[in-house]
Amino acid sequence: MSTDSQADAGVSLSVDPSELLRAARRIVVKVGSSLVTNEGRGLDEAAIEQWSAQLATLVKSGRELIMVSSGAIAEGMKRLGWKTRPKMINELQAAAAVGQMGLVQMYETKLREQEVGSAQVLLTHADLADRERYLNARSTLLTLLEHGVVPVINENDTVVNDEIKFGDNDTLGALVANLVDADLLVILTDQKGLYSADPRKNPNAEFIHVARAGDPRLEDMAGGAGSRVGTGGMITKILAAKRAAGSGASTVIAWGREPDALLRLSSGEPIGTLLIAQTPKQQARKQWMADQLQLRGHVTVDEGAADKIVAEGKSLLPIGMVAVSGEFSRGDVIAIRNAQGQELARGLANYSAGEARLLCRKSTNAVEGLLGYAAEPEMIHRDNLVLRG
Ligand SMILES: Nc1ncnc2c1ncn2[C@@H]1O[C@H](COP(=O)(O)OP(=O)(O)O)[C@@H](O)[C@H]1O
Ligand SMILES: N[C@@H](CCC(=O)OP(=O)(O)O)C(=O)O
Repeated sequence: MSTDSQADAGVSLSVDPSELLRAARRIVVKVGSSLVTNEGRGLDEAAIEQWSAQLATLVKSGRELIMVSSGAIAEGMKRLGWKTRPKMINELQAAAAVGQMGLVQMYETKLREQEVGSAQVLLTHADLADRERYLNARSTLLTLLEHGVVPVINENDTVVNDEIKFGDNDTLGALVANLVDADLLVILTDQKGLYSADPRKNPNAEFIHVARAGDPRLEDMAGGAGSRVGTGGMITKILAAKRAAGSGASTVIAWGREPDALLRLSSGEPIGTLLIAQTPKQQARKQWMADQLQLRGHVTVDEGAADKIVAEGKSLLPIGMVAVSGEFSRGDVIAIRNAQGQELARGLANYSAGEARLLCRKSTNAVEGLLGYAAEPEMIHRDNLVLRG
């Protein structure tokens, strides 16, 4: 890793950091409670306006941006007049419900002033662990991005308890980066980035400019939250970077008050700490697919579809399916086989086995008539498909 005073010769970071930053098209930005709420004093309108203006500029330049914003509990506490953070989970949930109103209202107003649409998305751990809901969340977010809308995401605090919540939005940011195959996760916080020790406790701590995401030495450097309102501290950011790297996304940890941080990062300026993912995106997604639960079934395709999938990297459309085997639900991993029974690919099914049987040999525009609704035109989208062999 590379610090202010020394470059670690044992680590080779094969990528050019500026190039990596400039090339990032799909970016998840996470901002922490202490920044969003001015250390609990109330929503920082000027800061949200600044970030929104930068998000808008980046969207208009053709990039896709997702905001994961904390601050609901801190803002709710302020609105309810609570001076200390309650211990009871139901009170935290109530505060989050109150605060979330103000939070999204502020983002909506600031992004609209920039003529950019926004959408509120509240997620829980269970949503991303459930295969069908995972696919639905992915599909919704990708559709929003396609339309140039900025999703503003927070944890759905109302329905979670201690056992099943993400607990901190750094983890949520990483899971969202995994969900949408983001290129970059930017975690904005109240420090300039990662130091070799908590700078609030150790004034001699050295700044880390760049390192490998997942380097275990980083975990020893990171301590817990330093502020009254933040929850995760640096350790959850380090672990988030490791998780994001699982789908090939690199992570930047930077100071949220750094002027034009998002714009400068996108133009390749190395601000903050860059934690570089070691596995390229495509390969990481293949690994992810390979790690999924056992196959739930398979579809047999005709020669034309087999060709499109294998030679041209296209999606599987219902018209190319000739038979369906097994019982599976939307979101399950299934195999695609040719008429000789050879497995060509694996992917996430957009339709259940029962639905797929009805769709065999049917054109995409017949889907709605046959099922009464249409989720997607493809049986398996090419982004959710990995070739075998
Ligand atoms: N090695 C470290 N480098 C930088 N900050 C650290 C480190 N270890 C612990 N911290 C603390 O983590 C805090 C940021 O985390 P947190 O308070 O959860 O912020 P946020 O609300 O942005 O998630 C910093 O203010 C700092 O005190
Ligand atoms: N959902 C909670 C998130 C709390 C949280 O993780 O905060 P932080 O550690 O500041 O990112 C909220 O909005 O208050």
